[in-house]
Amino acid sequence: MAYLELKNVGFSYDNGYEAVRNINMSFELGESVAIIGENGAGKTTTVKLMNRLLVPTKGEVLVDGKSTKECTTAQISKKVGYVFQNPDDQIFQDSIYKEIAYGLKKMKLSPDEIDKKVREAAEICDLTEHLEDHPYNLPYSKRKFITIAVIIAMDPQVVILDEPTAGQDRTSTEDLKRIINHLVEKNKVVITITHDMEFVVDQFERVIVMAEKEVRKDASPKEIFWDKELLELSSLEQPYICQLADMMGITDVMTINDLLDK
Ligand SMILES: Nc1ncnc2c1ncn2[C@@H]1O[C@H](COP(=O)(O)OP(=O)(O)OP(=O)(O)O)[C@@H](O)[C@H]1O
Repeated sequence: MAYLELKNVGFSYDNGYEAVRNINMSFELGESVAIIGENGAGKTTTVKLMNRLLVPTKGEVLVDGKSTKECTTAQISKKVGYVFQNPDDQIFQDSIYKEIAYGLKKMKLSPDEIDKKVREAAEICDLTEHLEDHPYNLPYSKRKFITIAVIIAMDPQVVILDEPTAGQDRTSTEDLKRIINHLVEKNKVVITITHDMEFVVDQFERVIVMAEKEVRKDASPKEIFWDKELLELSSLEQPYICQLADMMGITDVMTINDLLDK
């Protein structure tokens, strides 16, 4: 059974603007999925519906078999963790240790348990040596990892990352891939919104394309990035390796090795 399921979900903001409609998606434990689509397609609205920051105005979202309408946001956030696009929307403590510990304290864990979880999450996110630092002493790219550590420490079954590679260099992007692999190995669902097509190809086996408030396609990277009609209609570009192959008149290539084999 899917751990997280969106069934015919629609959502309109208070001003009446319909941001998403007729969304159907389901996610099994242990899978990592990218959600892509042009600005305003409805990606962030969709993931906020997953962790009950928003409640559907049509249809329902089921987490572990239960509708989010029947739960509180605090109950859902223990199961579905959302790392905001901008870390500065999330960070408010004066040390990284306190920032990671904050949610754990709210969960009423013992000081020893809190300490253990803070240190484990910091280790995974390569922050151990910075635990006593003020978050704003670290650059923006590193602050993103603080917010990831906050969510990892709370150990939800679903981790949602909103634009994790934005503002990151190659080394940090490799760190992100390592963290996602770690979470998947621990049987978590990792859902990542991204505009970084190279990252999608390198990291994900399943990709959901959203456009104009709806899901356009849910398939493998190869099925997505060689569907030129879909890309055109969704204002998306092929990753560089596909563009290169295309210029050479070769199709269905996803990696440099695929290209060399043709
Ligand atoms: N609080 C709000 N009130 C009204 N409309 C909103 C609100 N938040 C978002 N919207 C609108 O809903 C639509 C979908 O926004 P959303 O942030 O879900 O898109 P997105 O695909 O994540 O875009 P991006 O890639 O730019 O982050 C946009 O047109 C946006 O302006």
